[in-house]
Amino acid sequence: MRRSNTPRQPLPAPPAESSGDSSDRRVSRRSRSRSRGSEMDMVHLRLRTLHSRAKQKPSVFLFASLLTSLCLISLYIFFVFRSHGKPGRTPSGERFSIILDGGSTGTRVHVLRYRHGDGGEDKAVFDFGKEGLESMRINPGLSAYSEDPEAAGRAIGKLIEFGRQKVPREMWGQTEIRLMATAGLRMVEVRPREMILEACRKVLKVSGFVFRDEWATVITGSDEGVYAWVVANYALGTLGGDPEHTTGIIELGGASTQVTFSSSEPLPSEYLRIIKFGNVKYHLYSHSFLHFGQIAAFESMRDSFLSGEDHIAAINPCLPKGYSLIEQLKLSLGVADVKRSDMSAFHSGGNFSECRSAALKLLQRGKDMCIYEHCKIGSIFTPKLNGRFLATENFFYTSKFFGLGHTAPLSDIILAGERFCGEDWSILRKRHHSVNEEDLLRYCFSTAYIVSMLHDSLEVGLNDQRIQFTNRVGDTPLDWALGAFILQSKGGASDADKSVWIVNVLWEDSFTLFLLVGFFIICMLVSWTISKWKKPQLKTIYDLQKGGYIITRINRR
Ligand SMILES: Nc1nc2c(ncn2[C@@H]2O[C@H](COP(=O)(O)OP(=O)(O)OP(=O)(O)O)[C@@H](O)[C@H]2O)c(=O)[nH]1
Ligand SMILES: [Ca+2]
Repeated sequence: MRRSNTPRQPLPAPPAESSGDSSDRRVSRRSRSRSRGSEMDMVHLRLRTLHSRAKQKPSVFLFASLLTSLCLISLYIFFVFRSHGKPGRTPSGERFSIILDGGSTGTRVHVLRYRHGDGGEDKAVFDFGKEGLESMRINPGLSAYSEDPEAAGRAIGKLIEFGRQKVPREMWGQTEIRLMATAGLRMVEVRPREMILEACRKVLKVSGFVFRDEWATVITGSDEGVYAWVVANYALGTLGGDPEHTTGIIELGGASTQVTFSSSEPLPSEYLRIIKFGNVKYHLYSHSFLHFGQIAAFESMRDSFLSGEDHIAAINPCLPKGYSLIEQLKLSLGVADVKRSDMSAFHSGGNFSECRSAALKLLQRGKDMCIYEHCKIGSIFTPKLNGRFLATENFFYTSKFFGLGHTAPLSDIILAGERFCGEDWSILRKRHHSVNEEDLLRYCFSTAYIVSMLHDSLEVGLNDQRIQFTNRVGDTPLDWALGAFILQSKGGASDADKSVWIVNVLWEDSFTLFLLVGFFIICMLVSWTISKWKKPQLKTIYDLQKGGYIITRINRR
């Protein structure tokens, strides 16, 4: 039992005194009670001060647990960011960027490695050769997931994993990742298209790279053409130079065809793209002919023959002689079994010039709705193709299959097509047994389609050698995604992007973070309870005889 003049608990009122004689006692009692009253006030005042001081001294437990938990959380955040890499650069100053190209036949990931020019100038230096670019492709394209959009997110997960293997972990925080889809998704209904993009955004958000929702989009065909033009002229060294010396690009994709070149003709605004590179402005004609990619055109022509809508007898001249139409009907009409009698109406003609006229018919569809001085393809304005062109994708694959030189004139393609279309399908399959059968089946059509597009529609001369069939310039693949990257990297990752990255990283490691915060709260609660429990319950008694307080601890039951 401790005696002290400094009581801790609020005072129990001292027991009332026994009464003495009345009057004097009353006077003295009043004076006494007045003095006692002030004495009691003093005591209360002291006690309040003491208590308030007592409150100010949190329990040691509380303080210790607060400190421990804060240290734990900051250590965690430090290691998380360290493992994801602080925004910065590798020792050699190289940086990375990732672009996913969502095409109609497949999705590719391009991991680009680059560095900023020496001497601090802001121009990025790209090396699109083996060192600077690594790519991977998955099939089918995103448009194949219209029925199951979530599967699209899972599909690109493989591409993201490829990116994680190629980018050093400490650089993830500085590496932007974008998904740019093209004609395949352009042809999908808005709702499934948005669901596919949303499924991809969910996966990209937690990739560990810098990502913003608006970086997963369907780009316009015109952008696709401009980007291809940029990478072509970057690789040729003409980007930033005289517009007259630049080279046009014409890409025959799966679902769409792009035409982009610098034109001195006055251009309707809907076809005009002005881009500035360095201090040079380029007035480009750029258009993407949707549904006029090679596969889309081949399928629409085949279906029109099968439905007999365009031709008296459905003789498809674009299919090699003897090609089994039973397979074709099953393929295109989903017809389970074809009766022998139906066969008489369909046979494959294998005739290059008829196929060329059928292809021209396809390219001229909608011409009657042309609102411009002249429309070369459908109702689309296209100025005269001036200067040199690079013809990529299916232009290149077709010329390569027939062993034609890069600058082979269109007359050579006519000769190759006439021979191939007239061959019997069984001989062709034997001769080209290692070639993918779907590709093999389309070569008759593609020779005729290329000639009807470039010569019959876009007026390129049959012996003109301005057109180069290629998919690369030197080490640089002519992939529009690289052109998109060149234009974007002039901007570089902004600080805002880094904060987006921090959120992403925490979000990705959020489970651990929640565990830690939970741990912190539990610590606080436990220490608060302990401190309450440990605090001695004291009882203070005022000893009237001795004029002092006696403080005693109450033992817990
Ligand atoms: N013959 C042949 N064709 C190929 C080969 N590789 C790709 N292709 C075709 O070339 C075209 C590729 O162009 P891309 O632009 O990559 O096609 P995509 O991006 O999937 O389709 P788009 O959305 O229209 O651009 C597709 O039609 C493919 O079918 C090949 O090795 N041989
Ligand atoms: Ca493409």
